[in-house]
Amino acid sequence: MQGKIIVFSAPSGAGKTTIVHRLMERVPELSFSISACTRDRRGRTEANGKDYHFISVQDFQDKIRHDEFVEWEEVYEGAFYGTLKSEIERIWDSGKHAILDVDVKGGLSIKEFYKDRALAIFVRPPSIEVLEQRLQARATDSQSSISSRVYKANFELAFEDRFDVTVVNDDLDEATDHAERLVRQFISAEPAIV
Ligand SMILES: Nc1nc2c(ncn2[C@@H]2O[C@H](COP(=O)(O)OP(=O)(O)O)[C@@H](O)[C@H]2O)c(=O)[nH]1
Ligand SMILES: Nc1ncnc2c1ncn2[C@@H]1O[C@H](COP(=O)(O)OP(=O)(O)O)[C@@H](O)[C@H]1O
Repeated sequence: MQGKIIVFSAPSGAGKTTIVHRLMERVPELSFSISACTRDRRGRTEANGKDYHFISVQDFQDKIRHDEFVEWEEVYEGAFYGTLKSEIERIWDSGKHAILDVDVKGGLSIKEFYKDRALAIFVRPPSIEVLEQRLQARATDSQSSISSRVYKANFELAFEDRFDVTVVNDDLDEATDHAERLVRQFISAEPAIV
């Protein structure tokens, strides 16, 4: 089997992590690509090696130097995130397709790198106001972090039309059903020529 990549990108708070987690439960052919990142682990809700490989800035820079990333970004000031080539290989070697949750620039880089082997899905919130409410309700970020995420979202929404397809995340069940249909269609299509 030739492995594929499905990448979900969206402004922070749009709901991509929630949708990706739900898809993982519904589509057993998928395996989550665990990114490397340098931000602090959210103690109670995140596990090292499950949500992210939490590493130091020094380790991250070493990996950049050794060309270990498909792409990487300083997503927030001082917080680096990157997709490891070794993760994608590990997933394909296990006979699965990789599913990724990355920021908007990263999603476009991955599409450019893997071309037709990748499906790039943009998750759009119903509005900026709803996005902010979701970040407030999630209660994982400081007020200033929420403000910078909302500010950044205004720019990120402009990149939607560069993605293969959009899923609007208003009603979560409908958005998950839509995403599932897209993913199943993509992974059952003829292998991509790369
Ligand atoms: N470019 C890139 N972005 C990533 C990667 N992994 C995660 N991200 C993005 O980094 C952003 C910050 O993630 P996180 O700290 O978990 O916060 P959240 O968006 O509020 O859930 C999110 O938009 C993620 O999609 C990666 O490997 N590369
Ligand atoms: N359709 C939805 N309706 C209401 N709340 C949602 C919906 N989708 C996600 N959420 C909630 O919004 C918050 C942000 O979602 P999350 O998946 O963490 O976003 P992202 O990964 O894009 O930053 C979470 O608390 C999540 O439970």
